Amino acid sequence: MNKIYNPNKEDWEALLQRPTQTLEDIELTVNDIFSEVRSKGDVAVAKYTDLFDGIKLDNFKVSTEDIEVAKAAISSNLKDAIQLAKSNIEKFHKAQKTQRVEVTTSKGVDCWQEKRPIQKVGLYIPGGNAPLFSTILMLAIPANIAGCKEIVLCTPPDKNGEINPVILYTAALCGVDKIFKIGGIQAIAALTFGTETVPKVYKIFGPGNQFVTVAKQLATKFHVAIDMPAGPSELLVVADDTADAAFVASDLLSQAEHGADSQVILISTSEKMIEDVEKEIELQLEILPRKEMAAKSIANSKLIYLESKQLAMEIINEYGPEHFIVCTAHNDFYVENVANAGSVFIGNYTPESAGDYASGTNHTLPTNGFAKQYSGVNLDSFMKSMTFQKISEEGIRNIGPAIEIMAEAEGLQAHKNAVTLRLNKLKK
Ligand SMILES: NC(=O)c1ccc[n+]([C@@H]2O[C@H](COP(=O)([O-])OP(=O)(O)OC[C@H]3O[C@@H](n4cnc5c(N)ncnc54)[C@H](O)[C@@H]3O)[C@@H](O)[C@H]2O)c1
Ligand SMILES: N[C@H](CO)Cc1c[nH]c[nH+]1
Ligand SMILES: [Zn+2]
Repeated sequence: MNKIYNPNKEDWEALLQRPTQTLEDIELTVNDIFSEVRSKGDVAVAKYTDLFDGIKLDNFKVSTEDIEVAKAAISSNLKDAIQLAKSNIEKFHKAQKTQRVEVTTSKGVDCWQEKRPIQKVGLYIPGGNAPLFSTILMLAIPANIAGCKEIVLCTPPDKNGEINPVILYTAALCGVDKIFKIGGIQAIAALTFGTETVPKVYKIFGPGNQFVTVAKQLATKFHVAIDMPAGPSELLVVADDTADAAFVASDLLSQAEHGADSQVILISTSEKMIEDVEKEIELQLEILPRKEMAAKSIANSKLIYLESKQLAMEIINEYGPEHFIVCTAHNDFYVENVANAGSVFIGNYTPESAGDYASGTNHTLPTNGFAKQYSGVNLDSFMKSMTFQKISEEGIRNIGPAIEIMAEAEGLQAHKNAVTLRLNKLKK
């Protein structure tokens, strides 16, 4: 592993580079697939499904029978676990509902703001190297609470053209029945433009690998919104001597096993903790079934020693991790001063996996430093704020003259007239 001691600030940017490809690297591929899906629809989707997923499909829609078969294949243990997670995610996201905001700004001028659901949403559920059915809970639950009318789900097929039964079971449990066996760039293209079988949506949600993430970013050029760039998983842990090295190593490995392009970082003010965590990673990695993938990610990852908590905080905010675990004697300091992170996990008994599955928070989070400007998925992601206003005769008398003066000053006579005509009528 890369161990770095007291790096100079001018080296931080290079040190904090993510190991993923970016928009510039993948843009041309995405543009080609987008224009083909836009002009040829399902035929192009089938071509790229064959190319990238290795399966020829002439029907992408999952049937009701497939869903029924899947339901019967899930153990009751797993169903119970999913139910517990569902209940916590529902509780946390329902609590995010807000009241209408209503203000009389001037006498006779009533303004209010209300939230309305986005009517058509597309959910991308990753399935390349693991069937992330937990992501369905993270997206479909808030979509339902928000009241979205049309919910469409895309997820990649396996080499036999099948979808993992747990994905189908969880989708059905969350009331999603428009499920398409399409993954990667071609799925994002289908949701953006619509095809003969896949409906076009207004907003696309969900995490994915670097191809999916760049495709989502480029989809915004075509009148579709996205939740945020939610690419290869990341974790940054800050730990001092009060942390448990085995716990820290297990957390770092939990995100490293997502893929070779995931990145995990340990920041510590204790040289001993860095040594101990390194040893623990070696031990725990050895027995992981996804050892090869995790090892590649670990090779890109870093153990960084900094001499003060202030410097540690500065580098953490510079990095803007997707997930941030705090296990130190000064947890309050880090929690109060963190400016850039997707989701924060506090204390020795708060593993990141809890947020991935069952604590109730959302696991669809900004990666690649986008935590500096984006929030993770939440109830508001599925809604728009709309404003309303109702002005009485008294109200227009109160604010009309100011509007006339401002419109005149902008040289917009028609704007002024819209008020003047009304004021004149009230004078009669
Ligand atoms: N940020 C988050 O909130 C979050 C949450 C969950 C998962 N993740 C991340 O999601 C990712 C899931 O990745 P995955 O690969 O397992 O599944 P995926 O569904 O995101 O991607 C699989 C698809 O990628 C496409 N693809 C593969 N190689 C390609 C190539 N060379 N060119 C073009 N397209 C190609 C294929 O069409 C395939 O269907 C992981 O990186 C994981 O860390 C992130
Ligand atoms: N850690 C991922 C978010 O970056 C989410 C996930 C789903 N399943 C397991 N983990
Ligand atoms: Zn995870």
